[in-house]
Amino acid sequence: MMERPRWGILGAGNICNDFAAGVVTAGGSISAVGASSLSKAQALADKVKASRAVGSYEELVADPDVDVVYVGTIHTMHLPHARMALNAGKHVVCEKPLAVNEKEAQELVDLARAKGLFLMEAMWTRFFPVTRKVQEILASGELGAPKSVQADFGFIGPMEDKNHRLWDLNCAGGAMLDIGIYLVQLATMVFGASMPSVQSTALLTPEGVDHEGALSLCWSDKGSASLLFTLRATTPEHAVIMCEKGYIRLHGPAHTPERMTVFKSSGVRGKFEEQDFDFPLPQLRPGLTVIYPSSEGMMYQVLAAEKCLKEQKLECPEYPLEESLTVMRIMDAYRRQVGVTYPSESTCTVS
Ligand SMILES: NC(=O)C1=CN([C@@H]2O[C@H](COP(=O)(O)OP(=O)(O)OC[C@H]3O[C@@H](n4cnc5c(N)ncnc54)[C@H](OP(=O)(O)O)[C@@H]3O)[C@@H](O)[C@H]2O)C=CC1
Ligand SMILES: O=C1OC[C@@H](O)[C@H](O)[C@H]1O
Repeated sequence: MMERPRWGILGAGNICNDFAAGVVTAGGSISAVGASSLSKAQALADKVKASRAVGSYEELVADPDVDVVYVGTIHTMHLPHARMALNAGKHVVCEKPLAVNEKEAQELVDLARAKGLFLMEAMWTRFFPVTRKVQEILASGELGAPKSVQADFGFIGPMEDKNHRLWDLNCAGGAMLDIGIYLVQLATMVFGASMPSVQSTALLTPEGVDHEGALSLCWSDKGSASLLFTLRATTPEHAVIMCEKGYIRLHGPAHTPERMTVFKSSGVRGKFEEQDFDFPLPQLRPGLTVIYPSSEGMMYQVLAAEKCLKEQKLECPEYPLEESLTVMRIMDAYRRQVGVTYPSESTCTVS
């Protein structure tokens, strides 16, 4: 049995910094950082006190001291980099989205299963204590069945940097794959991983990237979700899960939730008993810093992945691969409806 897996960090960009800080904060061990250049890898390795740095992804995945590779590169690189790591016999935790479309994601799932290796999409929201509390309350039935989800996620994208990955079709940029995915996974968490009906609208940049989108999802036997994601407005990032006997409000930022309020119907329409739940973010180990807001919470995901590896699981029960695939299928349907295609996709990849 693997006591603590040894991590390899593939990439040395922003989220790799934050994930590596999460490993260190969780008390884990990083054997190596591998990036497109040795100097980039070395800078991150020094910061998080990794044992070594290597100047190519191939060297990283070949490292015998690496048990599990964290893939933190841009969306279009997830398939080749995760595939490379799996083919080298490493377990993989891959940043969201698992790949650019369902076909690519399925390839990774099939490969991991064929090789008997662990694969998980790094949907870190799932591992926050607030998210776990929401699931506990929904499962208890105290609010009755969930019927509707309303959620938003929006910030002003990096307007000053026209070459940023978020605006670049070649990097599979856009609002849906970057942030809309958090809202979709909230809906599938509540209603399950069967495929809903999908109705979409979006605003596209002249280059064809979705800088705002809205989704209406309907699981005919269960409920519906109304989701807004945007790179052109600052939104509260609230989420509300409405049930038969009350509702749960996830206070913003709901993709990294620290606070929720449960409103239980008092029996009189419009009157509720309220209960707050607070789970403040963990503190980083001294000397570490993170780049994205709330990335202190990355530690929860590291611990969840390590627990799976210790228990020799091949996927994470809190975010199973079938759910990653359904989320991908919903995002594919959205892109088909609003007319967003990435150049990396052949004409038939978005089925
Ligand atoms: N969980 C979360 O909260 C967040 C998740 N993410 C996810 O993390 C991933 C990376 O995002 P982020 O860290 O912000 O991105 P960065 O641009 O900071 O880093 C991406 C890395 O990808 C590699 N890369 C390859 N080609 C390119 C290219 N054309 N442009 C830029 N980078 C390239 C580089 O690797 P190298 O270092 O080897 O040169 C680079 O460091 C995405 O999947 C994103 O969705 C992002 C932000 C927050
Ligand atoms: O995953 C993410 O969450 C936070 C956002 O700021 C970032 O753009 C995105 O990639």
